[in-house]
Amino acid sequence: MHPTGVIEVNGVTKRYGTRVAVDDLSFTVSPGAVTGFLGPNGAGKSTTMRMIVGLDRPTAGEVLVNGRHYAEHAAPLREVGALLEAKAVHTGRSAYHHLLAMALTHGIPRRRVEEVIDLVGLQEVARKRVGGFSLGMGQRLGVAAALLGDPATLILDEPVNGLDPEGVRWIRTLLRSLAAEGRTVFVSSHLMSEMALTADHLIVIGKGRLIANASVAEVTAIGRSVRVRAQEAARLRDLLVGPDVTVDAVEPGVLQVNGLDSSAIGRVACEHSIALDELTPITASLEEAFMDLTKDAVEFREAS
Ligand SMILES: Nc1ncnc2c1ncn2[C@@H]1O[C@H](COP(=O)(O)OP(=O)(O)OP(=O)(O)O)[C@@H](O)[C@H]1O
Repeated sequence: MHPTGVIEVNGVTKRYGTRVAVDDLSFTVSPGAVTGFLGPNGAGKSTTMRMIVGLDRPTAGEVLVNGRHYAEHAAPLREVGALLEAKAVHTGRSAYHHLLAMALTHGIPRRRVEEVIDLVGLQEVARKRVGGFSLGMGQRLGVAAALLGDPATLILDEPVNGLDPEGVRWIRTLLRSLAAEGRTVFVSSHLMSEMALTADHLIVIGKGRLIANASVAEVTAIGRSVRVRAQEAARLRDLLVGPDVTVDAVEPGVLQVNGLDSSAIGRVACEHSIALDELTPITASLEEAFMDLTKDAVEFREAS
């Protein structure tokens, strides 16, 4: 039976000298779902993932997997499988021998090596030297290594990097089936559109801080607004504005409303006898919703 596999990040800060890579970050990743870890470049995703698997030590706070620090697990590969940045693999070895060496040093049976090679689709090239592998084949090998110990928790840093469209579909299906088996699947990306197709839940960070911790549906709803056209736009605007509602006058007689749906706007207009000429829900693209969320947290901007 798999242990529960829950990941807890509790008030974690990581400083490199004076640079704060992760800033008082807290969240929990639950089993049975794919949790996407999103943020612009430099947001602190890789640093957080390295701390989960004990490759980096938090300056403050703690990271627990199954209630313990990674290093305290008797057989870490069997509890947590990780694909971190494209790792340097001994290039003269074949994929099979690379995985076999890992298996033998961790008490994992030889037949599991064959199993994971099949699972990631590397059968044809398993006996070839890893040095000749494409980036995509290297990623598949990294996923095979992460799965070797049949762990309850999987942590994958940008696994779609270097994969072709067929490879991207493959990893999406694989992650979903691993989650359906009850495992914890925590996967980072800087692409909202990819995560929206793969993940159930999203943790969004920027500049090392938590920006959102919500379902995919909730995050994508952030970008929704309604376009309203009315002769009495100014009067309607005053009636609609509220603590959670913003109204922008985008052109004379046209408002863009965030925080109310079209039926709520229609009711307010009706109650005050304001005739509407247009009432159009607008759904921003996922990338727009993401940009909107992280706009204040992008570390590097191109000089204008
Ligand atoms: N070993 C290190 N020494 C100094 N600074 C570091 C180190 N590792 C990361 N950083 C800095 O910490 C911040 C967070 O980096 P991190 O790699 O965790 O971000 P990321 O969200 O994974 O970004 P990317 O998608 O570009 O990999 C960056 O500003 C980075 O320059």
